[in-house]
Amino acid sequence: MGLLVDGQWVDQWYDTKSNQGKFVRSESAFRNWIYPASEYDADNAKHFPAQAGRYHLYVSLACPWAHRALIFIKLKQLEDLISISCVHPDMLENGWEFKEDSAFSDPNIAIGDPLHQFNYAHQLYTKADSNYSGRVTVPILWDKETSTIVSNESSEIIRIFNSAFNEITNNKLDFYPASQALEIDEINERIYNTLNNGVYKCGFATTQDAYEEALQPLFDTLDFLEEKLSTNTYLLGEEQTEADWRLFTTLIRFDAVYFGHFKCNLKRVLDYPNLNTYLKRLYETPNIASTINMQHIKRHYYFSHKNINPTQVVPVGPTNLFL
Ligand SMILES: N[C@@H](CCC(=O)N[C@@H](CS)C(=O)NCC(=O)O)C(=O)O
Repeated sequence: MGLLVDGQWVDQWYDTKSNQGKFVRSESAFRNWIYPASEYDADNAKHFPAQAGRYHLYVSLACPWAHRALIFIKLKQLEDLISISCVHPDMLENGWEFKEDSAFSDPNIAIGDPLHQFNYAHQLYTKADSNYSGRVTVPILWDKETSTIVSNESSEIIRIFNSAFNEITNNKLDFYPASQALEIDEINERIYNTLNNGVYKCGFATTQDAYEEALQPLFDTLDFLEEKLSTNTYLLGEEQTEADWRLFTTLIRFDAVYFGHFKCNLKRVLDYPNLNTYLKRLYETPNIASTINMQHIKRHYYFSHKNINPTQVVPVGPTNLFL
């Protein structure tokens, strides 16, 4: 685990000391956007055009943020337009690596960097910006034509996928409709702070206070969602929105990883009947199950975070993700 400083890889863990033991997530650095032909402005350096075959998505099958992007590839039928590969689940002193390993092969997505045959994800960042300073995170949306990173921010990558390629695919499903945008933003904000990032605040806290400060809001939000789902099929009503998929990637990892490894253990998702049914409903959405690789998920967290789990032993259970 490390980061780049002026283009050089430095092996160091998150700095929680300067934040009273709290984990503070840093901002993503590459924030460009892909536009359909009708909106694309070639003179704007932050604009990239929607084109079939031009982009590559690097994911980790373990990572909840990358998982969002992969789910949107499926929902928006982008598989034939955007190529995809994944990193190895182990993220150790060199950060994310592309080493192929038959023990972790996934039936749908190959481990590796088919574009440059790089060994490490940090090489993509320095190819895009030779002086880059910051964390080397996935997902990475890569432009093959200009050899750069379009975006490394999952919340924006899924918004790009939601609409930018509609003219090419003719898939008009809209998971962020204008009429619900405010509501979606509002619920996303709570879920991001207390759940998506909340599990990391608990797990990476290095003081008792920092951990406990993150734990209660996390379970308050799960209780709030359980109540909401007593009447709603999806978070905002009868239709799936972006907010559901942002929640899904955290819920599907919860009992297997966050409950034990990150000490979010007041309750399991399995103990919430409505959340449990909702999780199953999302899981059963066509093409979604193929995006979940529990072997990568468990191995990544339990094996990579040696300061949390020094033995690197990966638990066998749980056997049920939902009832
Ligand atoms: N804000 C980013 C966060 C991505 C992120 O933190 N990904 C994790 C994997 S779960 C990562 O690559 N961490 C490596 C690091 O922090 O050095 C996003 O949503 O895309």
